[in-house]
Amino acid sequence: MEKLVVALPKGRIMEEAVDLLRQCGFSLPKNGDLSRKLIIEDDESQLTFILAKPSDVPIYVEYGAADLGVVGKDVLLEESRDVYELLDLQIAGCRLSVAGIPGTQTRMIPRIATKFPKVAFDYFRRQGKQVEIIKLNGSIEIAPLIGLSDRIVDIVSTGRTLKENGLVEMEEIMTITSRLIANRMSYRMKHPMITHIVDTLEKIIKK
Ligand SMILES: Nc1ncnc2c1ncn2[C@@H]1O[C@H](COP(=O)(O)OP(=O)(O)OP(=O)(O)O)[C@@H](O)[C@H]1O
Ligand SMILES: O=P(O)(O)OC[C@H]1O[C@H](OP(=O)(O)OP(=O)(O)O)[C@H](O)[C@@H]1O
Repeated sequence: MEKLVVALPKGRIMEEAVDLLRQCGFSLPKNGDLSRKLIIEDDESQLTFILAKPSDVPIYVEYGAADLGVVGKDVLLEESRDVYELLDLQIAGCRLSVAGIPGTQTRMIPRIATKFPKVAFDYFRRQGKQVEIIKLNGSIEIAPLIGLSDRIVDIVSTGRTLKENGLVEMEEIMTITSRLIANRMSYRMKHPMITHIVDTLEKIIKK
């Protein structure tokens, strides 16, 4: 039987992704046992799971180090890697939004702090707005509070982080869910196995 490598993102998406894959019949340890081991073999199905940093998943898949991957649409758009997007897994739902301090004006050329510079830049360009993007790596909500930026573009889920920092959501850019992606070559060479996985996942998602 052919072997297949699947890259899973550590962190928020993992629990739901593992749950979905276990429903498909793959043998993955319970989430609590997944914290340290980075490579997991499922001998029965000939699948190898690698646990990667979320933003690295599309890189493993593009280079063919992994045949398949699970990744948030936000990361997929930001990384813009040459991979196939096969399926919306409908897990880890959230949205990408513009937020700021209510009632505040922006500079003539608004400063936008974000972990997603490409997606943010594209969004404002589509609206014909010139902005200055400041790339940060986390705790984005701090930026407007200390005057680093006028607005932020960030993930919102429960809205708690915004609320606790006195910020409000001003525009929703897009809703986000996790996607199944494939390496282009693997998709051709391992087509029967990949379509079988996609079909099985689709049935479970539709339930
Ligand atoms: N509340 C949320 N905040 C951030 N990401 C969320 C949220 N809810 C769902 N997601 C999804 O989970 C992914 C982020 O997962 P996680 O927060 O574990 O990684 P991260 O901290 O962004 O990654 P890294 O370790 O690379 O900094 C996002 O790409 C998004 O698709
Ligand atoms: O709407 P909420 O449910 O509050 O979730 C949104 C928050 O979660 C994420 O941050 P994360 O916890 O990943 O930390 P980070 O700021 O280091 O990215 C995101 O960047 C928001 O700050």
